[in-house]
Amino acid sequence: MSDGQRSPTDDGQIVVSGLTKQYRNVRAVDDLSFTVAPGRVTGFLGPNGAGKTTTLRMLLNLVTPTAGTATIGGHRYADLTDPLRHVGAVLEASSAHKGRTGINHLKVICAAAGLPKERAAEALALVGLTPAAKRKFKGYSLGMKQRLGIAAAMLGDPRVLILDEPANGLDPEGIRWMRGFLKNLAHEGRTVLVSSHLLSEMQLLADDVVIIAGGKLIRQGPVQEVMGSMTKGARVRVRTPQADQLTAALRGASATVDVDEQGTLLVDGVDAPAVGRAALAAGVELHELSTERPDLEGVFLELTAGKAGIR
Ligand SMILES: Nc1ncnc2c1ncn2[C@@H]1O[C@H](COP(=O)(O)OP(=O)(O)OP(=O)(O)O)[C@@H](O)[C@H]1O
Repeated sequence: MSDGQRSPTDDGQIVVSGLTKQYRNVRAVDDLSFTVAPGRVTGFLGPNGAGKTTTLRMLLNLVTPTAGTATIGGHRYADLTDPLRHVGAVLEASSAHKGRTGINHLKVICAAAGLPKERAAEALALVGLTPAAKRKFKGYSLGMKQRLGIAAAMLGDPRVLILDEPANGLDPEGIRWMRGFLKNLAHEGRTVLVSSHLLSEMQLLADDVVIIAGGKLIRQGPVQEVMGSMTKGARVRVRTPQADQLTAALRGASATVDVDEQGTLLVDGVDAPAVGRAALAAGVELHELSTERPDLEGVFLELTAGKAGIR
């Protein structure tokens, strides 16, 4: 699709502002604000019941907010004249008429949305399902159903993709494929918002993260920045046969030194080059000197601890 068909203000940015959803006695989403930039994969993270699905459903006009707004390229989803050409969404494993072939399933969607039926074969090719085009949906594996769901989302060549837990139930090969596919969409300049509780996966996939718990924003920013902003930042691992000497030297340089069961020193408060210099100055032999960074899992648990409640 040519960009000429899109409004010039449609940069594909998602803006969530003061978004709130109150169910009878559950505040599923609570005054949530964040932005999602085009050209990047944004991981939308939170423990079970954090409010991720409710937020995505509000973005897509499937749930009415109690308060606040959510816009995509400056427009509410409900105001988009041709939504499938702007936003592709995969909310759960694709469901389709069991006896219908993959290609026919997509053709039906094209017909309903006023898209050219040639898009069906193109979208199937995009997700690598061409060989299974004429197989019936009931014979599709979970991975193939996920791909078909993505193909359906891609029919309108949308600038914005919103996916709720797309890696759920996929095998490692399927997850690797999904990662490459979504990264590629972002490289093309599209906005890709992916919810997940698979933190390790987000570390490999996402450029930015939005972390929520108990319906509230906990943190947002580039993955590296969010990780780097943690109080428990990087620490230095050191192995040396002269542990006591090095510990004394480092404590003199106001570092904090712990020792693990293997006798490895774990140093906080100074970086690896500083540890190396302190060792050299003290004439201490080093067998290992490395920097240990907290992974997203640790960061996430620390950030959301106690905030999730029982939902
Ligand atoms: N239709 C509804 N009526 C009442 N409560 C709801 C409804 N939908 C969601 N909730 C509640 O809102 C909260 C947020 O749910 P939501 O599904 O958005 O979280 P989530 O982060 O997507 O969780 P998960 O990872 O488990 O899917 C939960 O406490 C849930 O029980």
